Amino acid sequence: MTITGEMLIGATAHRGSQGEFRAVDPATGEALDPVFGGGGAADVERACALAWAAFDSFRETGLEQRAAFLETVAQNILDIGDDLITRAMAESGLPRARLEGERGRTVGQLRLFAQVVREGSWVEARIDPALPARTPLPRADIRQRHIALGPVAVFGASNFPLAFSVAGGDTASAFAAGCPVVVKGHGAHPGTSELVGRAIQAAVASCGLPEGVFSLLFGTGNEIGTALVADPRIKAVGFTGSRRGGLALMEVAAKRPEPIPVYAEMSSINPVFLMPAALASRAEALGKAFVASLTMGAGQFCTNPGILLVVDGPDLDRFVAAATEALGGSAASTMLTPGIHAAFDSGVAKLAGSGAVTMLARGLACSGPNQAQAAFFTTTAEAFLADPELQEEVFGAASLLIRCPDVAAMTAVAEKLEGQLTATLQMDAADRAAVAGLIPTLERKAGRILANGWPTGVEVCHAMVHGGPFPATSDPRSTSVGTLAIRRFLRPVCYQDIPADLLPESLRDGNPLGLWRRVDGELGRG
Ligand SMILES: NC(=O)C1=CN([C@@H]2O[C@H](COP(=O)(O)OP(=O)(O)OC[C@H]3O[C@@H](n4cnc5c(N)ncnc54)[C@H](O)[C@@H]3O)[C@@H](O)[C@H]2O)C=CC1
Ligand SMILES: O=C(O)CCC(=O)C(=O)O
Repeated sequence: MTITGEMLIGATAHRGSQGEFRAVDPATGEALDPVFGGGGAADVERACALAWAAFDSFRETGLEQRAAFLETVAQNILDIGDDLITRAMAESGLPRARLEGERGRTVGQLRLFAQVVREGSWVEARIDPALPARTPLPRADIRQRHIALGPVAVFGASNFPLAFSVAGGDTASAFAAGCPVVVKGHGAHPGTSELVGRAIQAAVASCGLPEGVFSLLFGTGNEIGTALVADPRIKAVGFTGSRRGGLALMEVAAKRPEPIPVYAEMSSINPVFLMPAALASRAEALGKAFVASLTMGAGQFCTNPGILLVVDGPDLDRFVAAATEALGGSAASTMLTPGIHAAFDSGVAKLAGSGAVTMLARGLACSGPNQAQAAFFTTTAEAFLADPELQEEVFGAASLLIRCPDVAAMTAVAEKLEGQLTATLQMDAADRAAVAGLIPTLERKAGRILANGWPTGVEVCHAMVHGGPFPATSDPRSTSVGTLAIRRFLRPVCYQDIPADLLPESLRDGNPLGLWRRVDGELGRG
């Protein structure tokens, strides 16, 4: 499939006229062909008008048709073949195996949402039949279902060119809910975005859906994203990226005449608690496993283990010795963009320059452009509590070990942490009582609590929560990974005494769709 450098607006391809840009291969620093045209206000207007025109029809597509659409998108992505992988490798510096895995995750995610759509319980149909004889007042016939929120703006993430981008989790869950999607593609991987965008565009056509169900825009600055979020026809936003970018878009959304929800996944340092018994029994193994999690993908995961909390003592020294040895031998790796690389270097320099922090180890020296050397630092609980800047995310393979005098100090540090995507416990049986004391704090702080694993690598499943209190996300009530993500793009509507033939099928007597419904409080398929 040829990459043309055009945006995809409804069924058309359109070259933007507001500036030009090219993707850069971060491994070589070279600009890649073709030249992309940046979009402007007129392109946002056209994409949003088409999305709005498609909305009422798309949200009422039958469950089978919508599921088949998601499956067609998945198949079309696979059908692009190796061109997708080689282009994503060139635009991101990520290795083949990682991108092949990410493609599998993207396709699997679309297929999982197809199953969710077909199964139908997301409609959450409820029926409270009329009680005309009730005294002192009769009850009306009251029915509820969930409907799609409206067209959704999705911002592709730089660090997952497939799974969190044009056809990533935000798009899949919005489509599943029945929302048209307008994607603002990430400037780091426009070719990958165009290829995937064309796969979606073809699926819209072959499934007989209105063209406005999907558009893909590019832009050279912040204007296009701002205009998209400000457009009155957009009713929700999905975003993965920087805290600054997420906050800026939240502000745009909040200042609209009609404010809308922004589901932004932004910044997390993912504390790992190395509990005393676990440390005593396996300090060396933990040191090696920690470095593997930290350096995976050049550390470019929002789930990266950015801080470790540990009780000081000889077992900690064993852990540090193993971790510094592993990290000292870790190869420098190419980061996604020159900007992300520069941000990593300046974050590491800031930690190294802090009087309260000691450098423990650096990875092997860099041998090419945009490469990052992993970095491992230490400080004390007291110093960490005194300096809120030590909590700032350094996006990449950098981590700060916090030496605590006892478990109570670990809890005190946990209490001071900002909201997190994850909190990890390395624990043995003898740590259970201490962990039981920590868990209430961790439940308040994080979206996912895990034991004896590492936070990187998020399973796409029904029970996953990839979310958490601010600044991990802008809305702790939801998740951006897993099937619960569909809820972000739905809202309840209640029908009171609406004539039977005007009710949506999901709420009709006799349950023609065979859905799970709550009738007079009882869940069933009746
Ligand atoms: N926590 C996480 O999951 C991630 C964090 N990051 C952080 O973000 C930094 C920059 O990386 P990017 O991925 O480029 O994130 P970014 O937040 O700068 O950009 C993400 C998307 O939002 C748009 N955008 C950003 N600010 C905007 C604004 N004020 N108005 C309108 N649109 C705006 C960009 O054009 C892009 O499409 C990294 O160095 C890292 O610190 C990046 C990726 C994931
Ligand atoms: O590790 C994952 O699978 C998800 C991580 C993520 O959401 C991110 O890095 O932005």
